Amino acid sequence: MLLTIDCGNTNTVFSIWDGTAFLATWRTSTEWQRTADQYYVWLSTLMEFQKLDVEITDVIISSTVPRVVFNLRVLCDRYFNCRPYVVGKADCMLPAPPRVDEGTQIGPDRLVNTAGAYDRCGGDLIVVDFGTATTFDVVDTDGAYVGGVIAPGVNLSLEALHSAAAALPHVDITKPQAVVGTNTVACMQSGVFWGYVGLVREICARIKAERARDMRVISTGGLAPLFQQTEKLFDDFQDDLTMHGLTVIHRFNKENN
Ligand SMILES: Nc1ncnc2c1ncn2[C@@H]1O[C@H](COP(=O)(O)OP(=O)(O)O)[C@@H](O)[C@H]1O
Ligand SMILES: CC(C)(COP(=O)(O)O)[C@@H](O)C(=O)NCCC(=O)O
Ligand SMILES: [K+]
Repeated sequence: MLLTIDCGNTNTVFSIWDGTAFLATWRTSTEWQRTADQYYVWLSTLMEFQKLDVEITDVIISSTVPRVVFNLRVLCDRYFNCRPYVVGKADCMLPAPPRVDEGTQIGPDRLVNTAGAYDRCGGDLIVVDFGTATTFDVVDTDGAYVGGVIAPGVNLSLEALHSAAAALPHVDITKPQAVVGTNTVACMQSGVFWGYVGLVREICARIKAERARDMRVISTGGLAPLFQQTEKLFDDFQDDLTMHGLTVIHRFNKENN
């Protein structure tokens, strides 16, 4: 049984893949201090709770936070008796090598999204991932990652307003009733919501124009459906895209080793 781990700057997601389907998905906050023992107590409790009596034999990790990888490796060694594949490391091959400036450290989540989206949809894609940052990953015709865009995340933008301006409260994102807000919260939500709709539309249009071709836009991340409510920004929403990409990269390494 394969354990896939996607560690973002805010949350870390664990899924169990039986070769055809995900049996379970659990989420915890990302904290580099969390030890292997803590991960295991948490994981085994949830597995027991869901009556999942499975043996984990393989692990693949994508982490945008380099520091957490150490304890995840200890988890694999101590409790699952295996050596994990870590996306971005030399011993973890990618189905299609990225084409970017030499020396660039591409976020592993973006490489994983690329592999997952190409596997499901073929080439010429834009993957929009609403995480701590909002990333746009450009997938070429042959499935290679060829660059993209990094924008401040939705919650990060709201938090930035709150932390920099004394009179601006903490606000959760939601679709505002109108563009013109008649109170502080509505004004902030409008700025971020409609600003984001514009940002996504403009960036996708410019990517397509720059590459002189039509491209399918695939979104992932919990906030994507919120932005799809008003207009069709994305051709498809795939909540499990990153996890799917991890299974694709894992299979590729197993088959080519
Ligand atoms: N369905 C959702 N509704 C509201 N906020 C969400 C939802 N899903 C994720 N978020 C928020 O979006 C931000 C990014 O979360 P996440 O996608 O887990 O980021 P990362 O992958 O960078 O760790 C966080 O602030 C998280 O709380
Ligand atoms: C852009 C990111 C911070 C997004 O991370 P996330 O929001 O998923 O936590 C991450 O992909 C990253 O650290 N990238 C490194 C730089 C790059 O991808 O070019
Ligand atoms: K992410």
